[in-house]
Amino acid sequence: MKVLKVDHIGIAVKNLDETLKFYTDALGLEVEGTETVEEQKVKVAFLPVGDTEVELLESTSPDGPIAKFIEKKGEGIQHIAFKVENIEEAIKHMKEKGFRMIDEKPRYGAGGAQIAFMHPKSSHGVLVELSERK
Ligand SMILES: C[C@@H](C(=O)O)C(=O)SCCNC(=O)CCNC(=O)[C@H](O)C(C)(C)COP(=O)(O)OP(=O)(O)OC[C@H]1O[C@@H](n2cnc3c(N)ncnc32)[C@H](O)[C@@H]1OP(=O)(O)O
Ligand SMILES: [Co+2]
Repeated sequence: MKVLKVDHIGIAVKNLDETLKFYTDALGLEVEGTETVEEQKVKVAFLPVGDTEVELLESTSPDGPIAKFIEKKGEGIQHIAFKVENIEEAIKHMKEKGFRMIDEKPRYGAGGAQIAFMHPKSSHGVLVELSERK
């Protein structure tokens, strides 16, 4: 399996519009697109930075993973996403090596990516998203 780049850094925020003031007005980044991903109970905004992106995530439900993360840890970096060449192969590779996948099958990711999360207990405290995007 091959990691091609850091696809994006996922940041949990309470309020997307409030947060954008910092990322656009102060940092000068631009919003490439926004999308609601029902399956993950999130509304996301993508802001490209060079060859990678910042993904801002606001929860659409109090029982979603982003709402739970903010409740326990507060706003901040929630995951890092690595772009892989082949998601099925990457999942198989991780399982064979004994690493714990949250998703054993690819799920829908923003922009039509195919994604799979690894358990942070298995990846030394970091929630890792594997992502294949054409
Ligand atoms: C739209 C899409 C895209 O890019 O296309 C996205 O990114 S969606 C992004 C949002 N979606 C997701 O995050 C989906 C995958 N996430 C999940 O399934 C969940 O959030 C888990 C990661 C399994 C955590 O679930 P839950 O909060 O119920 O479990 P928990 O609180 O018992 O956590 C178990 C242990 O993991 C730790 N833990 C929880 N969330 C963590 C995180 N983000 N980073 C690092 N560690 C984390 C907790 O502190 C705890 O450790 P201790 O036991 O030491 O206290
Ligand atoms: Co993500």
